[in-house]
Amino acid sequence: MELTVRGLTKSFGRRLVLDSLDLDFGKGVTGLLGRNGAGKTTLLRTLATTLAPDGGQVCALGLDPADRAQRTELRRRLGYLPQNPGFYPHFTVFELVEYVAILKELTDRRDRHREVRRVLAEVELADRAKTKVRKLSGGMRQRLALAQSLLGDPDLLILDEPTVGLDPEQRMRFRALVSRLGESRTVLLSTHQTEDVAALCERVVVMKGGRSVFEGTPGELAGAARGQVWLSDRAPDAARLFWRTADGRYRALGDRPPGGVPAEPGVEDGYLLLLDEPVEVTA
Ligand SMILES: Nc1ncnc2c1ncn2[C@@H]1O[C@H](COP(=O)(O)OP(=O)(O)OP(=O)(O)O)[C@@H](O)[C@H]1O
Repeated sequence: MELTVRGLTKSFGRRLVLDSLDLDFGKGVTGLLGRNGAGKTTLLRTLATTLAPDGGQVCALGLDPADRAQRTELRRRLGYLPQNPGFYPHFTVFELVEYVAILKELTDRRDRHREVRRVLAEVELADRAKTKVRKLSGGMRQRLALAQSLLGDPDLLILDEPTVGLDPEQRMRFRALVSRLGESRTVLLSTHQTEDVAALCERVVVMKGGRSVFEGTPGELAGAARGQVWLSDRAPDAARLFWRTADGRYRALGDRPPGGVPAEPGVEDGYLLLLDEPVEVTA
């Protein structure tokens, strides 16, 4: 395993945010799902070595981040896209990525510039190299954040909500890039987009209250909802969750509503059922 987590615990004040978490991640792309506050960012920050846990062990790329020398080595080999990257607004796109490259110890100027140009090209920002960060759109900033995480071709990529703010075309390009990266690396990304998980991730982990409540493939998460997804012409009342779809029928999760016919489950269905939140949405 490229990354193992055992008994990972973290509290903020009296709030237990990671509750003795055990996880294993191999090569490929793993998606992390969970509602707001489930602990996803806290887990990713811990794995990116920007936050020290209160207890438990992490082993990433064979390295123990609790050991100072191994932590430094791990930092050289990981790329991290934080949830709210703090950008210097007066830097240009090139300057900002170069700044991170300097922090990542890319000391040879020519090699560094080549690497900055490479990662900007990866996220299609090469033509914006001279633009000030403050003039970028939200989606461009997100791509800039992604670019800096790719510096040095890291073996472990940790991406916190990387698709926020991307338009559909950019999201597709992002998926293509990340799935290519995942062929030979470990990529861990958190998201609220179940479509991204279905389209991109080989594995999915669902977190709830600082614990993992599901680990498997997106197909297995969808499959867990089989027999609990229904289409019906009338608004159901017995089902735990339902919404009106574009064709006027109701899609219901949970017990079979009157007149309900079974529907093919998706990742989102499996996820919602796992969280087991009673909601009623009209779309
Ligand atoms: N530095 C901090 N100080 C105090 N509380 C914190 C801190 N960081 C996170 N928390 C709390 O820990 C809990 C988990 O937060 P975390 O950001 O890990 O969740 P998340 O699953 O990433 O949520 P979201 O989907 O909203 O990003 C939340 O209740 C949050 O308020």
